[in-house]
Amino acid sequence: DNNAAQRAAQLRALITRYNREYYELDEPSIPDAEYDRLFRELQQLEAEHPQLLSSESPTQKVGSKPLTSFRQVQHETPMLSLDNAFSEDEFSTFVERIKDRLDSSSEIAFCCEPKLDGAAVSLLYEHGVLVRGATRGDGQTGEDITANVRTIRNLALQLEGDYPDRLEVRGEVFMPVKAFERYNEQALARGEKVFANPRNAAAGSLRQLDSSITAQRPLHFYAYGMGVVSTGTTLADSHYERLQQLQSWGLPVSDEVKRVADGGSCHGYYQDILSRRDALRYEIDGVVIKVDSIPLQNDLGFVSRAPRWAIAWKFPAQEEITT
Ligand SMILES: NC(=O)n1nc(-c2ccco2)nc1N
Repeated sequence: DNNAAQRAAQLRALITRYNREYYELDEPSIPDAEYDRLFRELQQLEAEHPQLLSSESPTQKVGSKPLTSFRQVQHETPMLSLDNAFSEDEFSTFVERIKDRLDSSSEIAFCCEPKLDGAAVSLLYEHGVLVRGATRGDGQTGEDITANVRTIRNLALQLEGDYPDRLEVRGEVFMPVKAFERYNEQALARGEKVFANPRNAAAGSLRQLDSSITAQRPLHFYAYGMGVVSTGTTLADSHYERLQQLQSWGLPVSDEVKRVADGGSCHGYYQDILSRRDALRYEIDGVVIKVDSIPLQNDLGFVSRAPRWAIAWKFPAQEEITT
């Protein structure tokens, strides 16, 4: 409505002025906490009134003054950690336990995914616009990294197709191996900090208070699930088909995701991905095997913070190549 538009225009002008002061003078005219408050007020206004969102807004521009702390985000449904299997036997036990609990003698379909070794994030889209990004944090409370997730190279800022009014996407932010090696070479040449591995590089880049630094980092994202979705949206009752729905709305999903008819076929998937591990563009530390049926997932539920319906089947640690 009109006074929201007026307030947004006023905030854009103020923040633009403070950005210029920050980059040109070294004594900004307002305290950091005041700048943070104004910046977040504008972010909130734009989230509530997407028609106010313009690519010219300082919330969209990378060159905004860094925040001094992250705001907290309460995840509406917890972001889960995964139980691990380290051997074929442990994986088979996982499958048997599921069959026992579901008291089902019939075969159970599984969705098999590479286990990306990056940083888990939650992305919130409202009316198809990316309005918030958050880290996993402790599963319940994460950090608001909205300005940073906007800089992810392959991420849609605007959804397409018949997306829900409100959609939370969960997935992994990662730095592709080649980009990681290139980044480290340049950082070394500049005498700057190098990262030990792509996972640290992704997590460290996402938790920058200055999003213009994040924007210089080659980050990618693959979706692997949904969080809250507005009611009235027709979602498939298969996890694999939900990932296809996310793709149809413009969100990136790994092309290594496969659906298999039974637990026995997961072994073949594990061996196939393990055999091609070094040829993948991104680092993985195993595969994630999920019961494909959403109703069965709901029947199985979670144990404290890990789902009973999914397991991370880890690869042996790669022997470190000492350079
Ligand atoms: N790291 C990763 O690639 N993950 N993590 C999950 C996950 C975590 C909790 C539920 O699903 N799925 C995939 N592909």
